[in-house]
Amino acid sequence: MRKIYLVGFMGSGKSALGRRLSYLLKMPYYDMDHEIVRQQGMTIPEIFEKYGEARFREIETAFLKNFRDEACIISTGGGVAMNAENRKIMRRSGLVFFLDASFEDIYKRIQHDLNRPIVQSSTKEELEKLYHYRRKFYRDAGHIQVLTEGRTIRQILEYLVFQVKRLKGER
Ligand SMILES: Nc1ncnc2c1ncn2[C@@H]1O[C@H](COP(=O)(O)OP(=O)(O)O)[C@@H](O)[C@H]1O
Ligand SMILES: O=C(O)C1=C[C@@H](OP(=O)(O)O)[C@@H](O)[C@H](O)C1
Ligand SMILES: [Mg+2]
Repeated sequence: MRKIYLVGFMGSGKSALGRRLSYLLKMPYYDMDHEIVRQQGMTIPEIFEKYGEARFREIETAFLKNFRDEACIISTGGGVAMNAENRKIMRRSGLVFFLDASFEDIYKRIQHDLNRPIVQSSTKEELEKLYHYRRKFYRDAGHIQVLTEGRTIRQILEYLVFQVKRLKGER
């Protein structure tokens, strides 16, 4: 089967849902950020600090391009869907879910996170602007838009599993 990609803004639940979905669907799971951290031997803030954001974006694209041909679940980082080449790779090689969350929910989840350099270097207003700017790219990237507002992780998971099974013709 094809890959399953989760895209969306920071804090939309890509990592939390991807890991659980992998367990439910019995498919291998990869979190792009974790894979890049492992590969580079540095944390995300260290990569941003040492090489800059532009280099991090190149590393993300290289990851998508070179990733093995395996049916698996991939949680992307929040900036991955901004790049046209990345969107093309994802849409061609799998099923892409856009996890759509409200800015208020997102901000509550990410505001104190030290591991997200873009949160560290931005004001709330800047993050909100970025959120609105990026939304259309997530929509372009996704085959299916998932409304997560007011839903628990468990409810969203049920919906993701339902959609995957429906598309595989199991329902
Ligand atoms: N629908 C939800 N309801 C409650 N908490 C959520 C929901 N989605 C995500 N979270 C929580 O928000 C935090 C950020 O989620 P995470 O999966 O790291 O986001 P992402 O990988 O998209 O940046 C985590 O603590 C996660 O458990
Ligand atoms: O939105 C972004 O530009 C980023 C999102 C992060 O991943 P999460 O979306 O999992 O937080 C991580 O890739 C990096 O800090 C940059
Ligand atoms: Mg994540």
